[in-house]
Amino acid sequence: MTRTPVNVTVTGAAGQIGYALLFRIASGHLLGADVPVKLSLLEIPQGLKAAEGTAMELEDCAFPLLRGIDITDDPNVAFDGANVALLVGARPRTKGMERGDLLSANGGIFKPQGKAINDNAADDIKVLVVGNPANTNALIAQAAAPDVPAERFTAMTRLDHNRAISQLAKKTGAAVTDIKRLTIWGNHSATQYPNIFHAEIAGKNAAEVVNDEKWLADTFIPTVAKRGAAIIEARGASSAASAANAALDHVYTWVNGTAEGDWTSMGIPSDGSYGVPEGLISSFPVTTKDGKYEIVQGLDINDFSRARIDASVKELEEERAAVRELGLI
Ligand SMILES: NC(=O)c1ccc[n+]([C@@H]2O[C@H](COP(=O)([O-])OP(=O)(O)OC[C@H]3O[C@@H](n4cnc5c(N)ncnc54)[C@H](O)[C@@H]3O)[C@@H](O)[C@H]2O)c1
Ligand SMILES: O=C(O)C[C@H](O)C(=O)O
Repeated sequence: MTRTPVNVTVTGAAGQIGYALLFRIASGHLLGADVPVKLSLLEIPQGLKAAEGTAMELEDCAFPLLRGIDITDDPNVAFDGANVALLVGARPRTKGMERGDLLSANGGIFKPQGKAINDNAADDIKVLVVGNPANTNALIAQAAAPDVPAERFTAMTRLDHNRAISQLAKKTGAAVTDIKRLTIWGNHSATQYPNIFHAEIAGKNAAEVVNDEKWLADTFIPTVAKRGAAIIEARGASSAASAANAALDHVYTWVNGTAEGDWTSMGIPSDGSYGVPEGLISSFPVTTKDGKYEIVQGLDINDFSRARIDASVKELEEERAAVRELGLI
């Protein structure tokens, strides 16, 4: 049977994450090894030539699943018929830029893109925002798309989730595949809270296996939360291949489901669960099935976790207040 290709739109296609992402989308790592894709690349005018170069390379791979590539600087064209949208292109923080300036500059990108998704995307559109500040950029795009169900707008904390799994595996000598039910709570920022109290290592409670609250508070949490900055310091550029890998993981899991007995972390509009104010795009533990996700309910949140979740959620509330003030939502 010949499947209809899935339309995948990638913004910031000529950037470093774009370059690490597109070839793997075209080889089946976003949706599955039997799912054909059509790519639509959105760039700003200055990025179009480089995007054309990447498209030439994609063609030169002769990927069996790749059924076409369009390149444009017009969001209405880029999101026309989109089933999956990866919003990667964003305005980076530059020297001397205040948080308000950064939010305002990104509002100029994510508000029109949200509207273009609202007006042009397919009914089943799923959106992942990677560009920082990812949670609040997702909120801006979602607010500009009133006809799209809010839960289709998500922000990426899967990179933090993967980082936390690797750090925990290193500490305990476990295989990464033995680690389940880890959660990133809150914002994709230094306030995020990677929680191992519900996690399992080969079926045993991870916090009990580690049995070292000092390591948890002083090493594990800051290492995961500040890993992005450490990579910028070491590489002279922000994470790209690992970010692209996490974007693929996020969408693949959303579409194809979490494994029995496990969950993942996604930045999603809060329904008020765990005291996170409704509408904030915050990271939660979620299970996924048949292209839908659900927040894992009923977890016992101890005082150590509560304080850290609240701190990250407070930052998200402040970001929401700032973009409201700027008229972006
Ligand atoms: N959520 C996460 O875990 C995570 C991880 C790593 C990086 N990031 C973020 O992802 C973003 C992209 O990172 P990168 O390294 O690829 O950056 P980059 O600067 O290499 O590329 C960004 C690209 O976006 C393009 N762009 C800018 N405005 C655009 C617009 N309005 N429409 C379409 N394209 C536009 C630029 O021309 C550029 O080609 C950054 O905001 C970065 O901070 C997020
Ligand atoms: O781009 C950044 O500021 C860092 C990035 O979000 C990351 O977590 O690697």
